[in-house]
Amino acid sequence: MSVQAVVSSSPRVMRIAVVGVGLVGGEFISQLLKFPSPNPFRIVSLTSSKTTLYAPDGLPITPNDWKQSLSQSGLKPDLPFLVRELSSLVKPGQDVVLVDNTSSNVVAALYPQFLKHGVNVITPNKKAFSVELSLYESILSASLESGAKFFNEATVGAGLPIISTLKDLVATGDQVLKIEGVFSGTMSYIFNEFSTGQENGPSFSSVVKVAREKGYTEPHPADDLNGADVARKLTILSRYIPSLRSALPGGYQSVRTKSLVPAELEGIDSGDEFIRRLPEFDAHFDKIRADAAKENKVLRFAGVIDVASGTIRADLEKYPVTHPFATALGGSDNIIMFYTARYGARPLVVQGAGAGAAVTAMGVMSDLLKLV
Ligand SMILES: NC(=O)C1=CN([C@@H]2O[C@H](COP(=O)(O)OP(=O)(O)OC[C@H]3O[C@@H](n4cnc5c(N)ncnc54)[C@H](OP(=O)(O)O)[C@@H]3O)[C@@H](O)[C@H]2O)C=CC1
Ligand SMILES: N[C@@H](CC=O)C(=O)O
Ligand code: NA
Repeated sequence: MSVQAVVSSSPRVMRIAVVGVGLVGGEFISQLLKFPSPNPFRIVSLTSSKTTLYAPDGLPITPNDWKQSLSQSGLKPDLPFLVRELSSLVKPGQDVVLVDNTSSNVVAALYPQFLKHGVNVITPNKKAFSVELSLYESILSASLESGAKFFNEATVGAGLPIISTLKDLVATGDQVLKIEGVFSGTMSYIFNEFSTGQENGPSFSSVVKVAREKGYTEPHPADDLNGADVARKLTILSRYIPSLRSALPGGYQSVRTKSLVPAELEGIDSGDEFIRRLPEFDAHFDKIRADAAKENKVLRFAGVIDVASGTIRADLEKYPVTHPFATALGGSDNIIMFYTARYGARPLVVQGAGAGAAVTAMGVMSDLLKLV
């Protein structure tokens, strides 16, 4: 059945408020406005960190003019107003969705309020699901209370079906033994380019700069290089595994990770300044690349959740040049291997681009279609 067929059999209109209109948000808005006719989606609000627009029956915007309309709105963002207004739109037969395309803790902390009032939440923002367990539990209970749904597929592996696969494995009674792989599109791109088994190659700082230009990094690239982004993803996944659900009550900061951020650059708030100073440390990365190459190995940043031992960790590892992490990955590829009782020694593997605006927005869009 085509997407169009699903939509034509379902004439319900869905009202959508989009908070965060950057790389992912902008691409998502574009995919939404270009959705095949009859388009069931009405964008009722757009919000950046500086301005907002709101019209309960849908904003009169097109793919060509929404940016200008938003920048000229003259209205300041007001999240409590958005909670109240969206809640008032929820009625039987009228679905309302908050799509959070920010990386903001402030927006994430409001999910329980939206959900409690019946507003569905869809997001690629990892924050709510990777900090203290108490916020995650409030999200679950608010969703149960009102019946509003939340989906977060794009928080791990962007558009790749990672969370849905894990949920299906658990829900059908399989026993997850281990999840292992390369979970960061940025780290994957960096090391696929930087470490190919040769002693020499492009400088570390130059590949980090390109990863940022391609839209793979977090708003601040240090959040990728310090291992926090991978730690957040491992936290999110571990909470779907029953025996590990409460393993990280304080969140991602308890995950053992390797930081690649030079001590001298820690605490630099500006991403631009961070990128400008990174070349000062290229010699250090040249040496670890050359050391690996002398052993006929490449560098890859990998993570693991080992259920039996309760180990959840990520590190920069060396792999033989013949290993699949060396031969099968390219670009921003993630590779995630699910070892389970049913799949035995040969894991269920999901692989593909794990970062970038188009694939991430597709993950958000696919969550929206789950609601339709
Ligand atoms: N890029 C990728 O490949 C992937 C990204 N993600 C996640 O998607 C999210 C967005 O990433 P990306 O688009 O790259 O980031 P950007 O920095 O490009 O966009 C972030 C947007 O959020 C807005 N924003 C920040 N804080 C607030 C706030 N308090 N209220 C309203 N708006 C706010 C910013 O506003 P302004 O424009 O005014 O600055 C900006 O529009 C992040 O959570 C990221 O982790 C997930 C998977 C992959
Ligand atoms: N910065 C992240 C984006 C997706 O989550 C990554 O590089 O994987
Ligand atoms: Na995903």
